[in-house]
Amino acid sequence: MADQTDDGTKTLDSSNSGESPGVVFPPESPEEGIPHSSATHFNNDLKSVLVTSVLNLEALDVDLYRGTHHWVPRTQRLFGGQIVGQALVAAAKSVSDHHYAHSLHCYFVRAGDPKVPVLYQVERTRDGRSFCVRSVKAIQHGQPILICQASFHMLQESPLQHQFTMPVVPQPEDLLTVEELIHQYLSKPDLAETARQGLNKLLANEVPIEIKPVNPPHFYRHTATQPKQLFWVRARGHIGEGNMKLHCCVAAYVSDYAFLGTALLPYPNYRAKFSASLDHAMWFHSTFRTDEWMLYECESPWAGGSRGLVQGRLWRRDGVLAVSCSQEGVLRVRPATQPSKL
Ligand SMILES: CC(C)(COP(=O)(O)OP(=O)(O)OC[C@H]1O[C@@H](n2cnc3c(N)ncnc32)[C@H](O)[C@@H]1OP(=O)(O)O)[C@@H](O)C(=O)NCCC(=O)NCCSC(=O)CC(=O)O
Repeated sequence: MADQTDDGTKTLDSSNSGESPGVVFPPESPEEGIPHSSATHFNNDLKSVLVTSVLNLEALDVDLYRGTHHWVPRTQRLFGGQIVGQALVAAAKSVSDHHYAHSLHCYFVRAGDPKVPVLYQVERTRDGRSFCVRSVKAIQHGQPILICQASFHMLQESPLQHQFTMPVVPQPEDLLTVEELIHQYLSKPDLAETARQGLNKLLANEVPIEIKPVNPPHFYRHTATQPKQLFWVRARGHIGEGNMKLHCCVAAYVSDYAFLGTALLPYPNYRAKFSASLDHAMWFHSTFRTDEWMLYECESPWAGGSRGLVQGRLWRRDGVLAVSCSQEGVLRVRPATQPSKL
């Protein structure tokens, strides 16, 4: 039988499936470790819903915007990447076309309520000759749910230039999407009915991101791995080149997806009963297109005290380091053998 854990992860009694019992079901929200992609009916020729809807804020007044939701995780708490992406859209509207986001630092201070829109209030903290700093408060029910500082810079050439080297991995054309991996599982004749139902629910999930894991996820995870994961990722649908501000906002959305789950990979014997990102920081290094495949390299150098730290690098497929990310999240767990209180 399927059993939903405290934070939305599913455990399965797979005694009829030929798999190990008590295993973890693939995550259905960004809170858990294995990334997955969404419904197969998305048409990649269409404009990305991230552009037409999620990041398309309504202007209410000077420096005041309203954002709505497209996809809400099963936790019924707003997706952190959506709030960061929308906050960056709001901040970017108040700077000139010559200023590009180079970094942002955010705290998620309250859970976002999916039943109401989010207001974004921008404060023009400083306008300098080359840098502009903005402070954005995301508000629901009169209270901040996110505070974000974003900084913008004019392009400035420099002889100082270096970067790490991109990991050597299979190209996205040689890998399967998460939906394709799920379909492979669904074709197994000995798959338990509950597992089949759970996998079908995952296929119906409309996350506007497409993912190809480099090391395909264990849909029945029962081995500890290093706290590292690599996956190719891109926005679903067309965005087009030219609007670097927009691609930074889409990268903010994408970068929070499955990120914190990296810290759970060494602990298959524990289930997250509460996990959420606490803060999120990003540094934008070069131009990139989020509607083209980018390699997301995620690792967790530390976990302790019911928190975990994750660091990530988004690479252009030509090897250029495009974005660096860092996040700490709260990770409250229980032994996998202990039943959920829900
Ligand atoms: C992290 C916070 C809950 C703050 O934690 P606090 O512990 O201070 O909050 P709180 O006191 O209201 O308690 C919240 C719940 O935790 C329980 N709780 C509190 N302290 C505890 C402790 N020491 N041990 C065990 N449980 C504890 C409370 O009983 C309550 O459960 P109960 O409610 O059962 O009574 C809050 O800052 C927050 O919600 N921030 C927003 C996080 C977020 O939404 N991030 C973006 C989404 S995550 C995402 O998108 C990406 C990702 O996660 O990967």
